[in-house]
Amino acid sequence: MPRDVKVKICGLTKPEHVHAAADAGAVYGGFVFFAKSPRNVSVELARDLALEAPVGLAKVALVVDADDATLDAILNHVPLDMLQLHGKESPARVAELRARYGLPVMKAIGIAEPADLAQIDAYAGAADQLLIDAKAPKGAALPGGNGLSFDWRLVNRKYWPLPWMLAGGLTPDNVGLAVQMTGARQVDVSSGVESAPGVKDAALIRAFVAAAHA
Ligand SMILES: O=C(O)c1ccccc1N[C@@H]1O[C@H](COP(=O)(O)O)[C@@H](O)[C@H]1O
Repeated sequence: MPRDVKVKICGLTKPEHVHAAADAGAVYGGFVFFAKSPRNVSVELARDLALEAPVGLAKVALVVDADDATLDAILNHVPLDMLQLHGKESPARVAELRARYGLPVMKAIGIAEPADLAQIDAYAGAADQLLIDAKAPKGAALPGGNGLSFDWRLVNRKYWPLPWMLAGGLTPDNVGLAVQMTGARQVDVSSGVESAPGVKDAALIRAFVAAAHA
């Protein structure tokens, strides 16, 4: 089975789902540090989950406009492999955090219309990769993790000077088409592998990874 599409399972909160993701063949596992999220984890829980992660599952911390003290508390206690910045972090802030923590940084970019793509170039040289996600609706409590997709034709075969990952409303049923339409080599999912908000489902995780690899 071809495995060239890399999968990230985000919003892990239980050891069994960390293992389900790794066993299924996901290469990234995400921990959400954002109080308003149903997937929010404490530093202590994230540390336990990260220590559970087998070699081969890169551990990603998702933060939203986090301040230095919050980031220090996370990064001093949790063994991590990547930072996902899912707020309004500027290119300068992205570059600053990348230099300070010495970890690869993935910057989320919300997309709803063609004009949203214009901001991407400013992050070349600041971020290591991009997360191309659906823009959250006005007034949404969460800037991501809403199970909403965007018009994939907007990113059809786009060339950007840094690697990118597709996110937003992906499910086991639509990830194959999403990959086909966008040419994404990496995909990220949260809501689409849950039985209820914040409740991951091991069977859905397996189905998602299998569909992405197919
Ligand atoms: O998952 C969350 O709770 C979350 C909270 C705040 C910012 C981002 C969040 N999740 C990220 O959003 C995208 C898409 O999620 P979904 O599959 O549409 O539910 C994904 O990258 C998550 O990492």
